Amino acid sequence: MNTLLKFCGMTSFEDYKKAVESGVDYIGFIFAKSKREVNPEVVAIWQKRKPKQPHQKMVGVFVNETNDRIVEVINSCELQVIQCHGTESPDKINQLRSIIQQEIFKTIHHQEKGPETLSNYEGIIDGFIIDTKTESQWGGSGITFDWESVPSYCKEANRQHVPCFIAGGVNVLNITRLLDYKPTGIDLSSGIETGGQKDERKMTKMVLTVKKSYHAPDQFGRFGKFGGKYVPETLMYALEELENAFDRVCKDESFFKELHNEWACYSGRPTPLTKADRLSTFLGGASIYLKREDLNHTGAHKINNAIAQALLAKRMGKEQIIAETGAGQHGVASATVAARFGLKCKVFMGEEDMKRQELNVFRMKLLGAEVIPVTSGGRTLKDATNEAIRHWVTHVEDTYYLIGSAVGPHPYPKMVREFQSVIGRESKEQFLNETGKLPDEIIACVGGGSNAIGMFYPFIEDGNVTLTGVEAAGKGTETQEHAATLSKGRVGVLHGSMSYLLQDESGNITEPYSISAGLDYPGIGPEHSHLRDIERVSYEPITDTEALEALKALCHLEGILPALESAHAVAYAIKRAKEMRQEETILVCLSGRGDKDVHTIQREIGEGTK
Ligand SMILES: O=C(O)c1ccccc1N[C@@H]1O[C@H](COP(=O)(O)O)[C@@H](O)[C@H]1O
Repeated sequence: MNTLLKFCGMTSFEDYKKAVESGVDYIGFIFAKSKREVNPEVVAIWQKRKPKQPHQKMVGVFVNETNDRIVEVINSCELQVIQCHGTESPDKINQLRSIIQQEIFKTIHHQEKGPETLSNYEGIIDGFIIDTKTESQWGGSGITFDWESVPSYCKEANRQHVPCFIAGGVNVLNITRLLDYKPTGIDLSSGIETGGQKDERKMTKMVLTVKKSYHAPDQFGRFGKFGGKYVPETLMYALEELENAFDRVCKDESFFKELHNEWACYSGRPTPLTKADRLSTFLGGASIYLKREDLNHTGAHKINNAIAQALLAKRMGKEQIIAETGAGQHGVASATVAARFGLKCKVFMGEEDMKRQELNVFRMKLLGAEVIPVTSGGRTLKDATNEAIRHWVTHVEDTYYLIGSAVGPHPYPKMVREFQSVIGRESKEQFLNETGKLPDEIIACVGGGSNAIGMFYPFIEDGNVTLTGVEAAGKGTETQEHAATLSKGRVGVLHGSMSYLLQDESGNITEPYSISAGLDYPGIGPEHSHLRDIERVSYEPITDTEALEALKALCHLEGILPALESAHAVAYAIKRAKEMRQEETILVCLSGRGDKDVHTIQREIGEGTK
């Protein structure tokens, strides 16, 4: 069922713009006595500045207004629907109908005989709004009525073949309860406000909950207020060129044919779904399933995106790729695809990380890449990324910057999400085939967030599936040594986009810490910040110690050595499984294998392998 949604009571251009961008079906303006009353000439200016989307309808709300005034307002601004929100009689509606072309909605204020009142308007209106009437307000009161009567109202409206919008006190907390009564439409005003202003987060959450549709980023690469393009002028052209090339390949079947062939024949996709039987039995709660990205060529999900972007670089005629790397995994994936597709490859890597990941440095060189040591700042991933961007600015003509996570300026977060979503799409199909239903909860670790967004994205509109991202709490979020960006960060700009970041009081980026080099990043992909703010995904911290315990459990009980990154997701799944019932299920994205981490693990736990 496509439930119609109306946002009412826009009082500023910003409110109106947010409503248009949310994609809501109806946008209402109050032309009656109210704190939300607006001037039609002002509304006309907003509508000129920001035209509505084609499917959207503009609604003018009136209370016992004269027909002359309604016509005057219709002549001043664009309205497709007139909402009569007072005690307008069927005769009055008939008169209005004879002089205007617009659709007419009639508000019925809920009362005991309410559903019967609807029949008085049969054949003369185009929709009903059912609202709460208080002594002092005709509408916009924020007060609900007894929703037990919603089915009777909707039944009568359905019989008349017109929609029935339920209004009065609907908000983000009670919306799911209202949806249980299956209304044909929902209308709200105060429930999408915070401090008297329309709240973008509440609007987005409402659209996602009601319409089950998620649209982000917008044309500017914004996920709500996050994302965007904060780059020097010299890179704007390169990003536009990239965006155009990406849009072109998205419509090009031959690109996806080639990509799927590489994923299958070179990387080993589809990766399996493994039921962790012994671990689940040991925990005694929900059944845990693992999506085995660790079985990809080069040992992690990173290769999904690296193959896709390298193919894109080739189509753009670029001869060289550059990449940044922290733990070395993305560096190895980039060097691998460069070798596979005959591209030159430079990998920027902090000197500190080069020491910690000596073996990966050797691997990259063996694959023919040049590894460039970065000596600025803390000499880790953040500094390597800065250096890669600096290099790109002066070599945009022949160089493709292959970003390894769902971070950076638009279109990278969107593009990486698209290429990593193969994880979630495959998982959905495999899980349905194996269990006949979707998982109750999906868990993935987040550093920059590419494996997590790839896993979550195909499930975002499946409201019954709980999505949980796990960030690195290092030595504890109460210490300074962690990488828990969403638990502890503040909004800022880093590496070309706006997101939550770890910063000190003066806004300087602070050095993150995690036992796992792949989660050791002070920012996070902008889409995760947005999904956290609209409360579609929750993010939980897991410490080094908890991750190591989980890693040992998976080794002992399933014979799988996960990457330290993925062990964070496993640790949270272990916590959750114990709290859940045996018939419930958890899907974990096992993003990579732990061979690269053996030295670190040995150093941390010594011989204490039990
Ligand atoms: O919102 C108002 O101020 C208003 C004033 C006069 C008539 C109708 C008004 N709003 C309508 O009230 C409901 C939404 O109410 P709520 O804030 O969500 O409880 C909706 O129909 C608006 O059109």
